[in-house]
Amino acid sequence: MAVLSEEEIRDGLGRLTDWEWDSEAATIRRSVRLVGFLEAVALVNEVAQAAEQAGHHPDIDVRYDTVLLVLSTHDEGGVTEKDMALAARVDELVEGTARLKE
Ligand SMILES: C[C@H](O)[C@H](O)[C@H]1CNC2=NC(N)=NC(=O)C2=N1
Repeated sequence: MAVLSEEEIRDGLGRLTDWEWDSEAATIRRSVRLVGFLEAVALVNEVAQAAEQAGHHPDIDVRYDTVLLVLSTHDEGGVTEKDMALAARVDELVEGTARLKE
């Protein structure tokens, strides 16, 4: 799967929620704050299920109530449609949680 151009990435981010492009790292990232640590871990579990289904896996960093998700396609060295698709799925999962920190 081909690496997306800067324009394609910006376009794709416009259809996602709160994802940022890190051009230096060639990744996209979203940080989500929940009401506490267990809620953060629960979200990680939901993302893990979706990732296994997709056969595509984000880098995940949990710091107390905050989950940082970073996506790239390692095999391609950049952002591809696989990352955009998993990011959209993550957005659905985040949307569905009542445990977000407002
Ligand atoms: C064989 C298997 O599909 C690959 O190793 C997958 C697994 N999950 C992956 N996840 C991510 N984020 N990037 C990859 O390149 C990748 N490769």
